[in-house]
Amino acid sequence: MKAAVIVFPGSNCDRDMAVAFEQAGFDVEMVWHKDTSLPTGIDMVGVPGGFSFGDYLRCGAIAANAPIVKDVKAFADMGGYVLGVCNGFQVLTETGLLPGALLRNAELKYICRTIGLKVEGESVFTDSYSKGEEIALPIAHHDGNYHADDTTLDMLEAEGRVAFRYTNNPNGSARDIAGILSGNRRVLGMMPHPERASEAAHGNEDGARLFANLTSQLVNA
Ligand SMILES: NC(=O)CC[C@H](N)C(=O)O
Repeated sequence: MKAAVIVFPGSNCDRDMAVAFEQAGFDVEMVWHKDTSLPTGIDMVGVPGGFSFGDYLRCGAIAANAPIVKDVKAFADMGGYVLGVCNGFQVLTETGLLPGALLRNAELKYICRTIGLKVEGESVFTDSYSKGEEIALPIAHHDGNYHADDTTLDMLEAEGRVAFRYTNNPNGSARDIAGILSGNRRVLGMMPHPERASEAAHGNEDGARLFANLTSQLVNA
């Protein structure tokens, strides 16, 4: 199994994401945003957290137009698996791979702490948790307030595409949404950071479970 992790100027969770993939059994290749094609034979693309292009314009908006993203979109359109965390989620909404947008947090403050989440949607990313299970993951963002119109929110809920919901909404996100899936359930965007809770030294291994069964599930997918 091979994963590519995209690196933008300002990414700061790229190494952490790579390590989490490696611990789950992936070979990882870091891919610079100016590259125009993904490495051959990859099974998964990771779009990491951070402050790509200094969060100028809107978080993720400039990164969404980086050369490599065209191929990430093509990969997803062909049914490829993509995981976007925090700034990666922002990039995925800016590309249109996921619906909605991440707005400034309701209290206009950067929030950095561990929060509670309820696991919902079924996917290779969430199947290692039981449905409705409560887990804890760190968040670290100023633009994590998920927004979409009511029709889109109703559709996400009706199709079981809400992957994670906050148990105690920290940022004003519509319907407590912390992460969503694409229509084919192969693209996940989430504001909380599973890679920052993926080994004993982190003091929390709830995120490791997202990565842990990915390799075996992708083989059987
Ligand atoms: N940790 C991150 O990825 C930060 C995301 C984004 N730049 C924000 O602050 O909202």
